[in-house]
Amino acid sequence: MAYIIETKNQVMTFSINRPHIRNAINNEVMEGFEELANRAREEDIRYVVITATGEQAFCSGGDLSVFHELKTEQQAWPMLSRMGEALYRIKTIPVPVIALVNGTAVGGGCEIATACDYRLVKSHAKCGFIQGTLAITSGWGGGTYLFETLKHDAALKMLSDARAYTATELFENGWASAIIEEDGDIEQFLASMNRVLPSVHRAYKEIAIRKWQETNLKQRVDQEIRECARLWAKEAHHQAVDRFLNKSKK
Ligand SMILES: CC[C@@H](C(=O)O)C(=O)SCCNC(=O)CCNC(=O)[C@H](O)C(C)(C)COP(=O)(O)OP(=O)(O)OC[C@H]1O[C@@H](n2cnc3c(N)ncnc32)[C@H](O)[C@@H]1OP(=O)(O)O
Repeated sequence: MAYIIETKNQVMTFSINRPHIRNAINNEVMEGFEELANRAREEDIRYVVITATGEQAFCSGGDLSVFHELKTEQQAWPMLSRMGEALYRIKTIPVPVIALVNGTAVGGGCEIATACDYRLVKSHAKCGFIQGTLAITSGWGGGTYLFETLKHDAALKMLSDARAYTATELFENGWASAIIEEDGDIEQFLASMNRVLPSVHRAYKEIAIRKWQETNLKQRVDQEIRECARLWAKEAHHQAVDRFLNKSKK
């Protein structure tokens, strides 16, 4: 299975389970995110945690070996907007959503973590919006979410730098909520959250969701996805992906 969903003590944990390919997202994982978005609304839970199997990677973005087949804007848009829709539904889950960033998060992987309310980042993890090196922008809504999350200049810099930041840099620019060393640190984080009732957490999350609705977050995400699909079709993007896939084969 490319993903695992487990619920324990009212914490629903979603793990991307493709460590051999650095937890890249294929259609099955997207299906998993859609399932998560539904179940988190239907079941009686307090928190959602998104993480991945292994120590090396949280997520390396879209599975380029699969999505490289998409050549035109018309072909890229359905994939980008499907994941964009799933991530928006995850962002608006009515309980706190926590990314446990267990390792490298790049490209779409960084977008997934940015859609969450909190990011607990392992000290060895490096994370970045590297899409610029592929001649595209973020395409799942993560750029829009980053401007909601960081100060304007820090967000613009992180997107334009197109490189992986260290955990320390991520804490300094405000992306990482905390740097953690051990898996057990998440328990401590949740224990501190448990000091207030679930109804209080839900009420605060509703305030954030109302703000996102009133500021047309979804429409802004759709515009980001449109622009990414347009750039996706350019030769510079296809050449950059070819370079990555051919380097991997050597
Ligand atoms: C499509 C949506 C779009 C968006 O909207 O944001 C994106 O996500 S674009 C960004 C796509 N992602 C990338 O460009 C990242 C590609 N991966 C890497 O840069 C590196 O793999 C890594 C994540 C920094 C990890 O490096 P390292 O630990 O040195 O591992 P390897 O590079 O040797 O990878 C191991 C293995 O996994 C394959 N791999 C890794 N990432 C992907 C991926 N995104 N898609 C497909 N395959 C991937 C890599 O090819 C290696 O395979 P083998 O050589 O066969 O072992």
